[in-house]
Order: sequence, then structure tokens, then C-alpha cells
Amino acid sequence: MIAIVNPELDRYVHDHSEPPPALLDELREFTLAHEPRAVMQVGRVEGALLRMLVALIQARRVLEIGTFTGYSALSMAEALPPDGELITCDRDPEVARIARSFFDRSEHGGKIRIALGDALATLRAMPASPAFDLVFIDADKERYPAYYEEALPRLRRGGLIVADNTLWSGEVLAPESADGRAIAAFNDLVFRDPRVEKVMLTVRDGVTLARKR
Ligand SMILES: C[S@@+](CC[C@H](N)C(=O)[O-])C[C@H]1O[C@@H](n2cnc3c(N)ncnc32)[C@H](O)[C@@H]1O
Repeated sequence: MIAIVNPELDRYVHDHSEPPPALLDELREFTLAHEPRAVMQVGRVEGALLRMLVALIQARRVLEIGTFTGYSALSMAEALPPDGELITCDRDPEVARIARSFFDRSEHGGKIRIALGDALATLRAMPASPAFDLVFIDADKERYPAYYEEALPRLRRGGLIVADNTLWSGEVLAPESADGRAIAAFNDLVFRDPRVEKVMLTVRDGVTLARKR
């Protein structure tokens, strides 16, 4: 992943954003040491952003598509009230096992349920009510439009869809890969969608916020 923001400024932003609790630092280090795909975890700045968004909209129900080792899920769960709920979807039992082992060590882990299996099937099986306050999309890029279309009816009015990697290392300017084309198509879909108010942020690899009208 190339840096969207100048690396020195990126480091400055990192160093001046809310530090995570020690357990999240440990999860980050564990993932770096044991997972070849560690670059996928959202890290300190985006984790802090997600936590703040959950707090700002006073979310009680959050859906995450793409658990990996659990960094973003645990970040968001921290900002949920004690009776809040976060459902996180992943199809990989090994990363889900790692995530669960860290959730179980957190006082917020009891709010998190892992839905193991194909995320689109999981999402399609969910009723429209009770609605989610926030949906974080961070799984296979080609399915972003499908996740978005399934998530929107399950989101309350004023709720947020947050989509990760929406600049795809800058490739959205001239997409070459299937993932790059899918992300560019997703960005066009969200931009043209009158059902949401949207803003793209140059955080990490690009983060889109779409607020349901
Ligand atoms: C970018 S990672 C998620 C990173 C995570 N949010 C974090 O902060 O650590 C994407 C995850 O989506 C999962 N995934 C990809 N395609 C999927 C699918 N069709 N259904 C369920 N999970 C999927 C992968 O197994 C992977 O763990």
C-alpha cells in the first residue's frame, strides 16, 4: 500500500492521535509478527477515527464486514455502551480465532459477535430491523457495491456507512486491477447516490463516510 499522505506528515498525524489501549497495541504487534497480510489492519489513526465516529453518533449497533484479526472491531466496541452490539463478519476461521482470543481479553469483548462465513450471505440473512447505526465495509473489494446495497436498508436514518481503502493506493485515478476498478465503481456509485450524504477522507488508504438521509 503506498502512502496517500506524505509519510512524514502521516507519522505526525499518528503521533498526535489518541493512543490506543495496550491490548490494541499488543494485537497490532501480534498481527505484524504472525500474519503475512498484517497491512490489512486499520491501525492507530483509523482505529481512533472509527472509535470516535461510533461515539459521535452514539451508536448502539454496529456491523463490520471484514474482521481480520480484530483491530477495527475492538476499536469500535470500546465506544459502544455496555449493552451495545457489534457483529463482525469474516470467512476465515483462523483470523476469527485470533480476533476472538483478543476480544475475550477485553472488557468490551462481550459486545462483539463474530459471524463466520461469507459476509454477503450473512448480510442477506439479516432482517432490516433492528437497524444498524454504523456499518464498516472492509472486506473483498469487488463486492463493495453489493455490501453497500445490502447494508443501506439495514441502516437507520442518520446512520453511517464507513468504507475502507476507497483510494486504493491512488489507483482510483487510473484503475488497472480488478480491485481498483471495483473501488472506483463503488466511489462513483456512492457519489451519485441521493440516499446518502458523502465525504471521502484521505486517511490511510482512503475512508468514505456515507450518511443515510
Ligand atoms: C482488510 S481485512 C479486514 C481488516 C480489519 N478490519 C482490521 O482492521 O484488522 C479483510 C478481511 O475480509 C475477509 N473477507 C474477504 N472476503 C470475504 C467474504 N466474502 N466474506 C467474509 N469475509 C471476507 C478476509 O478474510 C479478511 O480477514
